[in-house]
Amino acid sequence: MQLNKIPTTVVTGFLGSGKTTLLSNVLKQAAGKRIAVIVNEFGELDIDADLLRSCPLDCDDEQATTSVGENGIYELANGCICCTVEEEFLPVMKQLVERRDDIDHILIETSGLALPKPLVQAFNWPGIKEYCTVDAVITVIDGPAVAAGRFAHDAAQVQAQRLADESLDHDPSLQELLDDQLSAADLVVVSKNDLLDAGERERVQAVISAKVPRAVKTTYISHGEAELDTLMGLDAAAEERIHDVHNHHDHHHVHGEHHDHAHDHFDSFVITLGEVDSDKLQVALKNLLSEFNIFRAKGFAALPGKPMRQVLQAVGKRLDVYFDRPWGTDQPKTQLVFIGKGIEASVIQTALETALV
Ligand SMILES: Nc1nc2c(ncn2[C@@H]2O[C@H](COP(=O)(O)OP(=O)(O)OP(=O)(O)O)[C@@H](O)[C@H]2O)c(=O)[nH]1
Repeated sequence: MQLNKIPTTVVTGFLGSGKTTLLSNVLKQAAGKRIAVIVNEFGELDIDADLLRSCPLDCDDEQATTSVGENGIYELANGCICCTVEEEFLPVMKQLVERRDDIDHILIETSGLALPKPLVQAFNWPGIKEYCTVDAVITVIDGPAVAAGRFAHDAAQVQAQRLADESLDHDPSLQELLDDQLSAADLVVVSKNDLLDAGERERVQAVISAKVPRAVKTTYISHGEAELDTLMGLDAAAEERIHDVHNHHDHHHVHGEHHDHAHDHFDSFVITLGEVDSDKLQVALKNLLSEFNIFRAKGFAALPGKPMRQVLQAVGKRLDVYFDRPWGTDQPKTQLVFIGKGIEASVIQTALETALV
């Protein structure tokens, strides 16, 4: 037992797999617990932190999780946590260690392109090891995407590209990323269960069973709804075994130096516009999703005469649109982050400008 160490849950998983949705549910359920949250985004906008922070429409402040400090959410934007462990992650962890008497649990959401291993290894560093332990690494898997063979398919594509282009020699495939995220898992969470039929669930299970030991449990969830007991208090002390976890990317890793990694081959940028017509924006966005290799797009739209902020979330070809909260004191603007391969900001900007009012 690690009675006097702060348990830390590391939530990993590919872009758009459902990590933020899960975290937001945990925070809603964990009323009264003092939880510090570290959110790492690959893109330059802190959209996840913003969504986690914003009070949902039915939010009852009295019930809200007791936050740590000002809002309890620490953002590590604009970089991948596994490559900035020393510069970004450790200073935040040291701040949390200083305030350990006020913290019951730490939750970390890694970027969708991050490898969990370097992060978990950091829990063996002096100054962290004495005070914190990794309660569990939770790997979130996008059920429909895995069922559709998206990761396997992309691996084949990358292989073909490799043959055509020497410069992509070290481009780790998405399948490798999935393998590496799964290899560190103490618990696998398959998200978007509501979108899976029985056959698809079987295909997902077959992929997982081939990659993780039988002792690692898998749970299927919809809309982030999972029992807290399933997610927290696993007491896995993952940092003690992390050296034994084999990763595709281990041979690239040089201690203290930036290593070759999936995100080196991804493009990411932010598009900012004024007020837009919601229907036109969605049409333009859907066209872009089918035309280009966009893995993830997310952000907010400002609609004329609407006090509410509209959230847009694209994962692969699927687009979710909803209102989350009034703009309040924020200046309404339309702003979306894009992550993909071979995509150009100017092309996307021009396409989205057709929605301007
Ligand atoms: N239908 C359905 N949609 C879901 C579920 N979980 C998440 N989503 C949607 O999937 C999209 C991505 O979810 P997020 O929770 O933002 O995913 P993420 O892993 O945090 O994404 P990144 O941080 O960008 O990597 C959003 O539009 C969610 O509403 C689910 O169980 N069912």
